[in-house]
Amino acid sequence: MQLKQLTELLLLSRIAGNPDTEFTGVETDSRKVRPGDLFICITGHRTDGHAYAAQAEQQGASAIVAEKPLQTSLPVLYVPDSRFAMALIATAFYRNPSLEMKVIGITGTNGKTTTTYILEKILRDHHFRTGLMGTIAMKIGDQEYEVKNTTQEALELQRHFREMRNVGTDYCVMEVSSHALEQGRVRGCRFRTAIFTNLSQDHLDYHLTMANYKAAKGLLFSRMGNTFDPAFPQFAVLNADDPASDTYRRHTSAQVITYGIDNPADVWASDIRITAQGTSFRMRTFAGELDLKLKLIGKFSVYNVLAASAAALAEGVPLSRIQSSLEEMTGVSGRFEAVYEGQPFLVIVDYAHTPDSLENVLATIREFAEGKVITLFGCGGDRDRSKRPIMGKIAGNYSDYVIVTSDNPRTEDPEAILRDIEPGVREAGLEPDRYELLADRKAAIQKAVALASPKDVVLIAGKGHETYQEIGVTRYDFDDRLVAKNAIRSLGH
Ligand SMILES: CC(=O)N[C@H]1[C@@H](OP(=O)(O)OP(=O)(O)OC[C@H]2O[C@@H](n3ccc(=O)[nH]c3=O)[C@H](O)[C@@H]2O)O[C@H](CO)[C@@H](O)[C@@H]1O[C@H](C)C(=O)N[C@@H](C)C(=O)N[C@H](CCC(=O)O)C(=O)O
Ligand SMILES: Nc1ncnc2c1ncn2[C@@H]1O[C@H](COP(=O)(O)OP(=O)(O)OP(=O)(O)O)[C@@H](O)[C@H]1O
Ligand SMILES: N[C@H](CCC[C@H](N)C(=O)O)C(=O)O
Ligand SMILES: [Mg+2]
Repeated sequence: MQLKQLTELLLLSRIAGNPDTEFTGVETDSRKVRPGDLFICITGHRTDGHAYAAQAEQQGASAIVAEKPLQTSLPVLYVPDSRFAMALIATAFYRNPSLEMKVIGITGTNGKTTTTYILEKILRDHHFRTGLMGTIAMKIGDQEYEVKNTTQEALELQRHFREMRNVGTDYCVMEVSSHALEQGRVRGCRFRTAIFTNLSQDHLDYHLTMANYKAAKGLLFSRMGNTFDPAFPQFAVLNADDPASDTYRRHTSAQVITYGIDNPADVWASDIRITAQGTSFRMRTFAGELDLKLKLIGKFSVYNVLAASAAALAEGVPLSRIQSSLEEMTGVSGRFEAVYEGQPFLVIVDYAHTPDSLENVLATIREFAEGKVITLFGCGGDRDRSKRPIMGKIAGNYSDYVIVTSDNPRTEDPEAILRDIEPGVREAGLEPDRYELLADRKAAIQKAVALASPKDVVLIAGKGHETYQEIGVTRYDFDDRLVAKNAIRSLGH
């Protein structure tokens, strides 16, 4: 591609240098620049990409995109907004791959990853070729890749969409985080369907207010369906039990399909029964009704199943196929995952790291727990601090014993995070004989299983599938499931 082709795309851009300059790749990280690349300088939250233009030049970049004046001998395309330009350039460079498939985006505070996996399974079982992007991993064809972010930057996103198309992907099911929407990571991406799971408190460190956070999620819906293409209907799948859906419904031109439990909806669940083994319920849909027996556990799982089913029905997947896929589904890594080493009590590892998810998981456990409920959790450092005492109170309200421990403390003092959580536990009425603060997560897990008696339930919350713990700026190997297994074994069960 030539630099001058970009000026045709970006009205207010201006070239300093040779407009015929060719580039053969696009990169935003100077460390990854290869000869011939176009390096785009992004003004970031931690550092400024403009400071790395010289490194990009040394590594053989052929041209640069910048939003601030630069001293360089390379040709520069000056643009008003580098991030915006990056999304547009990436989309053009990879030849608009989202137009060649059906991308289904899932947003909401909790349940995105789980809903993504459920929907991907339904579509794959129906013989569509699927790709997936989200917190745990990215899947392209049969290959699975590690990811840094839940939703990738526009440049990586477009590159990976193209790779998906290269292996014939029909559907990409992806999580769309509020950070991604706010930063425009999905600009240039055409969605077939947007799914909303729910809205509750999280990420106030970034969005500052719930109104901003709600508005960020709303961008997924407001950017959809504004032109009607009969060959490409677009759908917004909204949670009828979450008040934010009213706003999103008004902001989208896509066809709305609702799902819910407490309010009437197009895809609706009733007669829900929850046990430690699974959940059964009746699902009524615009395409018929069925009775489901799931291995997934909890009312929150029913919501995820309804959302995925609504999106699958919109794609014409028959109900009978949806039923078999759902009933086979065993669960998602680190989401309500049981750890069993022959012990006479239950140990559950779950990714609940928000007040709402912790409450849902604990309410579910309370539905079937026959013995005590022992909860171990913490809160991530360098993240929303205001959720800490709230989560402490929830843990206190639902548990017989609480161990407050470290999650990923990152650059914060681990003990200080624990002290932020403690007032919530106290507010729930727990005295020091019913809770403790123990920053070392491994010791805390050992303590939690040692305290358990037959029929008790131990919940290890917050880190789910994560295989590391981030302390300071270092990531140490750490997997709640392995640590719990070893702890149970050492008890001699
Ligand atoms: C606050 C935030 O969202 N930061 C994201 C953002 O980073 P940034 O733009 O601020 O980048 P920066 O580190 O300041 O660097 C600026 C520029 O300099 C470049 N650079 C930097 C160093 C260098 O040596 N050379 C160089 O060229 C960088 O490549 C970048 O282009 O853009 C990066 C690329 O997309 C992201 O990886 C990064 O996510 C960080 C790691 C992060 O922790 N993000 C979290 C908060 C997040 O986004 N979470 C959501 C999920 C939340 C949820 O679902 O619960 C997510 O989608 O992952
Ligand atoms: N529909 C739901 N409503 C409320 N809580 C849920 C729901 N689904 C899952 N959860 C809880 O939230 C936790 C995280 O679920 P999941 O990973 O699917 O969410 P996510 O939205 O992808 O999270 P993240 O923002 O970290 O990517 C689960 O371990 C469970 O405790
Ligand atoms: N996507 C979420 C994950 C949080 C997981 C939790 N274990 C933590 O580290 O806070 C975030 O980046 O805020
Ligand atoms: Mg996720």
